[in-house]
Amino acid sequence: MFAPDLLKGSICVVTGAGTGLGRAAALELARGGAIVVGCGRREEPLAETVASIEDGGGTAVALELDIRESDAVNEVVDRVLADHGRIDTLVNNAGGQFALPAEYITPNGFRTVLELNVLGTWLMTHAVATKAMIPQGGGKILNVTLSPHDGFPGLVHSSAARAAVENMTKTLSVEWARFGIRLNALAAGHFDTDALATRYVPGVKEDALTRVPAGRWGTVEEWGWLVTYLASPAGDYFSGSVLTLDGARDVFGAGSYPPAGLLEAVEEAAIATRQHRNDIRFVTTGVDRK
Ligand SMILES: CCCCCCCCCCC/C=C/C(=O)SCCNC(=O)CCNC(=O)[C@H](O)C(C)(C)COP(=O)(O)OP(=O)(O)OC[C@H]1O[C@@H](n2cnc3c(N)ncnc32)[C@H](O)[C@@H]1OP(=O)(O)O
Ligand SMILES: NC(=O)C1=CN([C@@H]2O[C@H](COP(=O)(O)OP(=O)(O)OC[C@H]3O[C@@H](n4cnc5c(N)ncnc54)[C@H](OP(=O)(O)O)[C@@H]3O)[C@@H](O)[C@H]2O)C=CC1
Repeated sequence: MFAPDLLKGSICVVTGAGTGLGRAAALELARGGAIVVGCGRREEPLAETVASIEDGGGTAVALELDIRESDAVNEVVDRVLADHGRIDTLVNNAGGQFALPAEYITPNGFRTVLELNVLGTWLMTHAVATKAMIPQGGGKILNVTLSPHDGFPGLVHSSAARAAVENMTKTLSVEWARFGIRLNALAAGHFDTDALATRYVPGVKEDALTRVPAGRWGTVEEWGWLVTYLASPAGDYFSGSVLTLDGARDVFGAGSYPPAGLLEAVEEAAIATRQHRNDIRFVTTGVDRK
């Protein structure tokens, strides 16, 4: 899609680079000539992303990291600076949630989603800005958020978290403009990643597609192109923006709630077994964690 030397020599850190949208962004950035540092908790998917990039002639390294751990975040940023000397673009892609009617979400469940999406994004942003981008005189930070924006029934914790990240993005785009740091939020609609396929039950997933006026899932390649465009000189004047890539999902809005059959399925499972937590998890994510 882009010229092969578009990002030549640029150092790009991508969190959650082992899977889905983060992997696609890492691959496309590397195709553009960037040196990609892929982070995430699991070694195996990161190694696979690095291998794919190297097979295509690109350069990448994998660093294991839990973005919720402040000390680990600082160590990883120090390591990138020791090895590469600078960080040009940070893609805060790592994140996620579970779909659950709000009345079932426990305090710890809410806290978990806030910590991952808001605190994790903040720790990465702060460490990269203070250690790399402010001293080097600039850089770009791309924060992955969520569409629809004006309420996402079934995802109240994540909807709140991503709104916080978008506001953080806008606030810092003003505070840190004097350092040459440009921050934007990229709000993803519905992309057909493995996580969407495996962590959300088919009925919920298919219901989501009926709310996309474009009538299809986004492709991970389309996501990688947007990230790469913004990381490139063509994206230099973007800052403080929320770019929504969603086939008009945001315009369609939250729509009706609940999706057909969802509440019945959740409540039947909970009542029938009296093992609320695990059965609710199974019904809403398709993953039995027992
Ligand atoms: C109601 C349905 C409405 C419609 C919804 C439409 C959905 C379709 C469109 C979705 C658009 C967005 C897509 C994406 O973002 S794609 C996927 C990105 N990846 C993920 O989302 C990752 C999947 N989720 C996870 O990996 C984990 O759930 C998460 C990381 C978020 C938390 O895992 P963690 O291991 O950190 O959590 P713990 O096990 O330690 O638990 C902590 C507390 O959280 C509660 N919890 C965790 N998971 C669930 C669950 N599946 N269901 C219910 N509760 C859950 C857990 O119970 C703990 O709280 P308690 O201690 O109080 O029990
Ligand atoms: N797919 C979609 O339709 C949409 C996706 N999004 C968002 O886009 C982003 C990518 O989604 P997608 O690719 O679909 O989902 P994935 O679940 O595949 O991607 C999430 C990535 O984040 C990593 N991750 C999770 N927790 C942590 C952590 N604590 N520290 C470091 N890395 C972590 C995971 O790797 P590991 O487990 O190894 O740490 C994984 O590679 C997420 O923020 C997601 O919520 C938003 C809207 C829609």
